[in-house]
Amino acid sequence: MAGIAPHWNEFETRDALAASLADVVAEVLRTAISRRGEAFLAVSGGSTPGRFFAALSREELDWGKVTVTLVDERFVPETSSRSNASLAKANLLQNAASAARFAPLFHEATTVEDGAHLADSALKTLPWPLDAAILGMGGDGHTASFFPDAQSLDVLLDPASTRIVMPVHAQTAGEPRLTLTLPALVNAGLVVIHIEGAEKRNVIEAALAAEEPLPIRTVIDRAPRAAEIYWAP
Ligand SMILES: O=C(O)C(O)[C@@H](O)[C@H](O)[C@H](O)COP(=O)(O)O
Repeated sequence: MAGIAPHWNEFETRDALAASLADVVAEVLRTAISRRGEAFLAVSGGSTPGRFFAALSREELDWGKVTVTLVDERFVPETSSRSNASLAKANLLQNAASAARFAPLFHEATTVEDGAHLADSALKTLPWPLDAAILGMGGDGHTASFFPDAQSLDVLLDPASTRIVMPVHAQTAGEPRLTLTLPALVNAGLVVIHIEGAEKRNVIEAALAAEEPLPIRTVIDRAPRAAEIYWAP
């Protein structure tokens, strides 16, 4: 199915992108706080969000009323250099944003399946829907932990899923992962795809043009509002 075409936001530099995206997300959080008394944000890990995290962490707003979670996580504790929780805490939950509440996806468990159940129950108590979901994208067209070679990708991408968090096994992912499901992500008030560099631009343009959708295309197509692509060279 072809969904609503995404909206492109292009910047000359990665710093300019980070500043603009931080302003937009801060405004979404302020609006949510004034409308419902709290705000709920999901962010990505990986190497791209660093500048955005630094800019957002300095935005003045009532961070004590904000809950931050992750769009996906590696099944590793926070002591691991691969932990997205540790990345978000070290870079986003700083400065003004240190007052925010953080809701992790990783929970100690023997298997990623058990860990996903624990995260699913914990996250069910949070104020859904998300006000904003900030996604990244890999060069293979994955977003969150929707890897093209993930086992049961159709279950992770099921628009009718009643799960919030699912375990992911994919050869290309490195370790097992935890991901928010498609409906948990695309029902966010604002869905952003933050990508940088010519290569990722080529990947997303090819995904939007192709008949056979990559996971990033499925997410864009299933979003009830136009996804916002933020890109800088
Ligand atoms: O934990 C992760 O790795 C992610 O959340 C993932 O979906 C990421 O956004 C992309 O892989 C892009 O990663 P880079 O920003 O490192 O290119």
